[in-house]
Amino acid sequence: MRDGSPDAAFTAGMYRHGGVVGLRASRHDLRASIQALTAYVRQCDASHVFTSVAVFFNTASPPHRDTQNENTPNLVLKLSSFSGGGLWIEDSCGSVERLVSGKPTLGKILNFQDGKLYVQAREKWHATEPWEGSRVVLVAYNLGCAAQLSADNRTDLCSLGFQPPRSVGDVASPPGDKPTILEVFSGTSRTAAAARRRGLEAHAFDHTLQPVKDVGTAIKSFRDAWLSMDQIRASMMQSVLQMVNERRALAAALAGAGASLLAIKLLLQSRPERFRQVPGVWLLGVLPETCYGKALTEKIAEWSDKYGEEGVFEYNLAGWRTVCCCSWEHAKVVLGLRPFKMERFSAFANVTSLATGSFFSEGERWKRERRILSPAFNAKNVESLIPAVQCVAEQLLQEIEKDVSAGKEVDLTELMPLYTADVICKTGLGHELNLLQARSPDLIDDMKVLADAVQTRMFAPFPYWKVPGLAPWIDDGDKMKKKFDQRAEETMKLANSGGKSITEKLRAMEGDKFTNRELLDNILVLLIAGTDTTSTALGWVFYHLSKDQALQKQVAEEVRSLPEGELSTEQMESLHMVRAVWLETLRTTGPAAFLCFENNEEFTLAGKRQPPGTQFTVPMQYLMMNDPEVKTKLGNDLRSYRPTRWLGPEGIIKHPPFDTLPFGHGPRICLGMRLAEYEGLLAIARVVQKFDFMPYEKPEPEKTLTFTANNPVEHITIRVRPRTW
Ligand code: HEM
Repeated sequence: MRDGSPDAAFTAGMYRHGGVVGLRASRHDLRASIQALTAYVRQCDASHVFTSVAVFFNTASPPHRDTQNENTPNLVLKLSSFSGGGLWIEDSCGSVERLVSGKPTLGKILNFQDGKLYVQAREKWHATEPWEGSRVVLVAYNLGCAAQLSADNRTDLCSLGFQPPRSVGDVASPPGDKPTILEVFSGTSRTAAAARRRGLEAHAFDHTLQPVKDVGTAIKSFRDAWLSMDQIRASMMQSVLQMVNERRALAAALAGAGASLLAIKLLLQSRPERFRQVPGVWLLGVLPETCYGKALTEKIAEWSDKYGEEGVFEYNLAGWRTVCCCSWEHAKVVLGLRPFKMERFSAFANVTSLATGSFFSEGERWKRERRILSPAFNAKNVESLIPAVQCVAEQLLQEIEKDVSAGKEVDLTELMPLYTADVICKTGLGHELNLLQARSPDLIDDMKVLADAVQTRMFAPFPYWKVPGLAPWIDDGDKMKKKFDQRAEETMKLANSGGKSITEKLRAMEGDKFTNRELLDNILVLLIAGTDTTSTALGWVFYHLSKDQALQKQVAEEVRSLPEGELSTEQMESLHMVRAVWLETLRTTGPAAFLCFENNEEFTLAGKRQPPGTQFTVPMQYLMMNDPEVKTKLGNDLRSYRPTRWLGPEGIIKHPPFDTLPFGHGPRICLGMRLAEYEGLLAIARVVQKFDFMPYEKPEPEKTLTFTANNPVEHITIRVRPRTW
């Protein structure tokens, strides 16, 4: 298949012509290429069952069904960059009509999410949607009758990397109860020997280290490979392979240290009572299926659907056994142990040199910080911050006005973080940085660098930042932390809020109060916790309002006669439609889709003993969109975006604790919740009062996970015009 050809395809693996089955001849000449394709499929979905792959270049398939297939879904993976190009699939509840054999048929559009989509190709009519750009896709599918292959062909199919149904091939079994130990660069292989003495399966590998030829290049290549958390999966494999192939002594030592630590960790883990497990690959578990970023929110939802019928299941993420409570029944047990018996995920301890302060603290230290900070966020004090927030909201309106006058689409993904960062600087530090006016993304970009460094250190296989001089090669965290401290000190000196800002109040406190260092650390936490979160939520609010014009009209009617000037919190509370939209957006695309914890005492969950040091995930978004208890309060259609579910005859029905679950639960619930709600509701009310968002006709933006969840991969940009009544 040549690049540029208008319509071409390449197929490999099993074929079936009527009752005749066999393997395609391409396996003889193109073995390595086929293995690369199948490896990519397994990397994207380790549990996908497939006997064949096809690569399509600019192929528009008319409506058809793949009747030769088994009853398992086809996985379609994007191999090139193009827009549109999803699949139409028949669905009697859908709203998109296509002609199937000349007959109008209802269906819906399946778009690529994180570069992939699944389709039930045997039962449902489906067809390619139009696209822009070069559309190259890889389809991994499962043909029926795979059991009819000869024994040799079955073995060959598996050795090419296909994953036929279980009974057909000798596919690697999913990890069982016993951990398997891999000791890489093992020297005298003591770890493996100790593991075997404990009755575990263990393998040791070693190779001779060559003298260091170019240490600088070695570190740099390691650093480059590490930098993007989005590519952690690829980076880990590449780094290890590169190290082994090129025999770079330092890099090899780093990988060896990491792998040995992982092995020791597995060895020392006490034996828990297990829940149903997500199948994963040897040692790394589900890591190849996801990267700690992009796909994790969706993966958790997918696994919850597939393995969570008991309301709890578990997965191994690179050596961390993680128990996911996908039902409120079990999630509330875990949340009920907070804050002292259930702490944040212990990997947070890796980042204390970059980020400390209330969000990252535990135990007595957290208790003291929360006690000092809490009064600054009580109802009275948030009321006193209203003039500052109003002032920033005015600036937001002016910036939108500028774009509208210039005939440009409004880029909400650009503007909203500038709005929320300006709010935190003005309310927190008492001085505005005017980021909105300057359209300056510097602070936001710096925060991303810091958040990246935090994530890199959290999941690093060994504490590289403790090795003198090594950290700056791998991340820019320390540099950024210094820059933030300097910026905060300078801004605080310029404070002109007349004592109303959070830092001025904290400084004026009597009795036990923060030292200057603690103050700086906690200000940084407010910036990190308060910027991306509220801005992500606001971006989705305006997306929904422009998607659903009738909803926007209802909101507009509600805010139409709002007076000029400051709006009190009671005035905001009376805006029921605005609040319903805010609650519904946080429920479906909130910035905190899940939280990770770790217990420090043994306890029993769903009748099973959980030893200390177990990781737990509470997927708030999944619970809010699926849980039976949530359904009894918010309706059965939890997967739809329907703000009116929050409305009753008297106004908003809160349905505690679900109205605040996107902010966490219990004593550690988000400290900035009141401020976030005020600035969020105010932005919605004022912007809709003044501007009309035109219908959004592009595909729904894909979502990723940075420090927060549901961040749109591509900016949400919308055409806006002044509102006329
Ligand atoms: C829509 C906006 C926001 C959402 C959805 C959100 C959500 C959350 C969540 C889920 C937590 C973790 C709770 C837990 O561990 O149980 C949290 C903690 C926190 N948030 Fe927010 N947040 C938002 C905005 C803000 C803002 C504007 C600020 C600051 C002004 C802020 C400051 C904090 C702090 C300091 C913590 C740590 C609390 C502690 O551990 O004691 N957040 N937030």
